[in-house]
Order: sequence, then structure tokens, then C-alpha cells
Amino acid sequence: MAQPNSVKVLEICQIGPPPNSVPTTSLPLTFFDIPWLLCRPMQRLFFYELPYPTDHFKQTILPILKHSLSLTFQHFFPLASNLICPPQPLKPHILYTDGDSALLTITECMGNFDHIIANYPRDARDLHPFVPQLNPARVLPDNTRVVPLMSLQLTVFPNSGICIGLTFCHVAADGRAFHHFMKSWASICRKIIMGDSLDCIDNDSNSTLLPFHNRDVVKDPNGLEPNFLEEWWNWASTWKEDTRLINDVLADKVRATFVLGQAHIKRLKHRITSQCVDKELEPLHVSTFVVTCALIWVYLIKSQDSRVSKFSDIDNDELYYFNFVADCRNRLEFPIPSTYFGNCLAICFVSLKRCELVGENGIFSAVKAIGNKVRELESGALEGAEKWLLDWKEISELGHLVTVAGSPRLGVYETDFGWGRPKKSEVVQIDVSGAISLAECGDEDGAIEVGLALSRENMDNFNAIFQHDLNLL
Ligand SMILES: CC(C)(COP(=O)(O)OP(=O)(O)OC[C@H]1O[C@@H](n2cnc3c(N)ncnc32)[C@H](O)[C@@H]1OP(=O)(O)O)[C@@H](O)C(=O)NCCC(=O)NCCSC(=O)CC(=O)O
Repeated sequence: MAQPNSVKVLEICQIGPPPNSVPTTSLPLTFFDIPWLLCRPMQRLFFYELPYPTDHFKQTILPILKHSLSLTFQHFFPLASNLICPPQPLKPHILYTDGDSALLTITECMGNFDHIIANYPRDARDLHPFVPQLNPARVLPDNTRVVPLMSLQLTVFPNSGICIGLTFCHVAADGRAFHHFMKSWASICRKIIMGDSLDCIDNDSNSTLLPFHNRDVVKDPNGLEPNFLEEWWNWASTWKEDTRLINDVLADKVRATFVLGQAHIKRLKHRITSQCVDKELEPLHVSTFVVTCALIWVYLIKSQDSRVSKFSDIDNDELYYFNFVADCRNRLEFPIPSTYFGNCLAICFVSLKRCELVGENGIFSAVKAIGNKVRELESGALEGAEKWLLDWKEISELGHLVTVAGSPRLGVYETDFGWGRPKKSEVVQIDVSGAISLAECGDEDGAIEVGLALSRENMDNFNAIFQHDLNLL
């Protein structure tokens, strides 16, 4: 019997920039890009309500989506390009050659749209049929690997909605760059639907300014690039691909979205600020991002308690880690345009003992640790950058790590192709990577959506703690 969420493939094609519109271009990787070479591909879904039958979608909407995608690739060509990894010591780089294109698969799904986009816990495997696979890498006779950087999937849910799914390599684009691409594609599509002029895509709002590709703006006075490359080569030579089947990894996992409302965030901020006053401490950096991360970090550790205690003694002195990235486009001594296309992220780690996190003042301690790290970025976002890769490797091997994907500042729900805001956006890879995903809330200004993928037992525990504690805020 077919699974409710199985999809039927309607068409497979390749879409690239219009022929002869982009010259052959090679982009070097900067020290900001190299750490992402070994990162799993990003998997992002956007769901839209669209009450049309499949034939209408195929005849009317699909041609516009394809045409606007091609026009968008003309400016965002790295996403239609390949990552070229020649044998050491030649450097990996991104190469666009005329004719390069991204794989686009069109599918149809008879599953229940409302269930698929719901916030309540659902089988983590439910979203995977909508995630496109990247074309496999090619290996040239001289052992150069040619790796496609992005693929797309459009799934139509007859008479209810569509899903735009994208898989892309983080080495090509960070969150800001990727969502710039998405909003530009949406803007061009919208203009075609409205019959507006396409003379330029940079005349309506900041989100559709043209991307900036010149990598010379990234200065590297401390020589991070050669060191990161050396570490990547060492790491890649011993790296073992995770060959487990996705269904095995996700067999017991469920995913859910938790919403932290504006009122909750306000009260949480107020509570932390008052604690500072009561204890006569210096004010902390109490942003929405910081308080949300602190709260979720603490609840995640508390929700694991029952599982940990079943198998082992809890070591309260053990260090637990939290990792987030910070957009450096306005945080460096040298100017980087806000439209810079590539990676421009500082990698930040904080750690606390388990007892500090689960104790009475756990959220306060977590706010202090994360907030201080954000504040440190003001005095030098590249401070300690030489340890980014080593920290990453060591800490991920230690375990006890919570990482963040997405951000509430990327405007995910502003991605409007001409038929309204997304009903839901999901970061699918968190179910394997173990990260939490953050986004602004689609339904409430100032609220935050937190995406989680946990074992069924942990999700139940997390849900109970979240509902109980939120009522006390
Ligand atoms: C370092 C940070 C994570 C956290 O810094 P902060 O704690 O200071 O929080 P912040 O920068 O969001 O905002 C701080 C304050 O600035 C103001 N502020 C900032 N941006 C604003 C905006 N767009 N609109 C309105 N206010 C804004 C608010 O007052 C806010 O407080 P308040 O919040 O209280 O109102 C962030 O600055 C940052 O760099 N975010 C981007 C991270 C990123 O790019 N991630 C994507 C990874 S790639 C990826 O994951 C791929 C993918 O997504 O597909």
C-alpha cells in the first residue's frame, strides 16, 4: 500500500540561467566558506496554500515558476554551478560554465496538506518525500570531484497547496544569501504573474537588490584560509560518509514546531532583566534570539533526563555545549555589502556545566552565556576564528551539543511568489543533524517558531516541560 505521503514524479528537468547570459566564472572559497565544506546539505521546504487541480498547476503556474527561476539564476548563478574539488594541493572552488543547471523535479502528492504543515508532533519521515536529492557528484579522470550545489522539487497537492523544496550545499550560500535568492525568485515570479516589468529586479525593496559576488571584499589578515584548507584536507581524508539509510536514522523520530509568543518572550526578557537588577549585576544582552535559545537549550537537556538516568549516572559537572552562527556582514573591520553572496558567518560556541543548566537559575545562566558570546562579537567577530574548525570537530565528537539552524531575522515568511505568504517553512535536515531550527512566526509578529526533531519520548518530555513552564512565565 502506498504511504500517505508518497509522491508521484510528473517531470524531471534541469533549469539554469538563460543561455549565454552568464560568462564562465570561477569563485574561490574564502575562509568563511571552507568550514562548510563538510556540512550536510541544507534542506528547506516552503509550503503555500494554492487551491488548484494538478492540471492547472502544470499549465499555468509551473511555466512561470520555471521561467522566473531561470531569470533568477542569471544573477544567483553559483546555485546553478558546481563545486570543483581537485586533488590536493589544488584548491576547491565554485565554477559556473555556460549550460550549468540545477535539477528540478515536479511531483504530485495526495497526502493531507493540513497534517503535513501542522505544528504538532509528526513522524520525521513525513517531510522527506518533498526534499529533492542532489545530483550525484562526478569524478573526473584526474580525480577531481564535481559536486552540484543545489536541486529543487515542486510538489503539488491537488486543490490544496504546493511545496517548494530545496537542497543546497552550505558552502555556496549562508542563510542570508540563500534567502536573498529565494526572495528574488519570488519577486520575479510575482512580477510575471502581475504583468509587471522585469527590466531590473532591484527596484522594489532591499530583498531584491542584486547579489554581490566579488570575494576580494573578504580580507584575511590572519591567514585563516590556508589553515582551514589544510584542516579540511586532513579531515576529508579520514571522513566516513554516513551510509545509514535515512529511514533507519529517523525510525523513532518525530518533529514538531513550538511557538514562543511575543508576550512570552517579553515576560522572559523582563524576568531576566529583573534578576540582574535584584542581584546588582551588569545588564545582560537580552535579545529575542538569546532568550529563545536559552529556554530551548535548558528544556532540551531537562527533557533528556529520564532517558539519561535509565542508562547511566548523570554527571552534573559534565560540560554541555551550545553552538550558533552570527552574520558578520556588519560586524567586521572591513566592509562587506549586505548583498554579499556566499558565507559570512562567525561560528560561536558556549558551554555550561549540566548542573548550571538544569538548576533553578538554568535559563538565567544560559542567557548570560549566550548573551555574552553575542556581545563579544562587537569587539571582534573573528576573535578566536583560528579555532572554529577544531572546536567544531572536537565538540561534535564530545556530544552534548545543541546547534541552531535558520534565524528569526531571515524573513522566511516574507517569501511571496504571488499567492501569499508561506503557510509553513521547515528546515528538514535538523532531523538528522540534531539542530534546532529558528524562524520568525508566520502567524504572529514578534513570535518565534522553533523546529525540533526528537525521539518520541524526548518530544513528549519536552512538550510537557514547555507547556507547563510557559504557563508560569
Ligand atoms: C548573532 C545573532 C544570532 C544574535 O544576535 P542578537 O542576540 O543581538 O539578536 P539580533 O541580531 O537578532 O537582534 C538584536 C536586536 O536588534 C534589533 N534588530 C535586529 N534585526 C532586526 C530586524 N530585522 N528587525 C527589527 N529589529 C531588529 C532588535 O531590537 C533585536 O532585539 P530583539 O530581538 O530583542 O527584538 C544575530 O545577530 C545574527 O547574526 N543572526 C543571523 C544568523 C544567521 O544568519 N543564521 C543563518 C545560518 S545559515 C542557515 O541556517 C541556512 C538556512 O536558514 O537555510
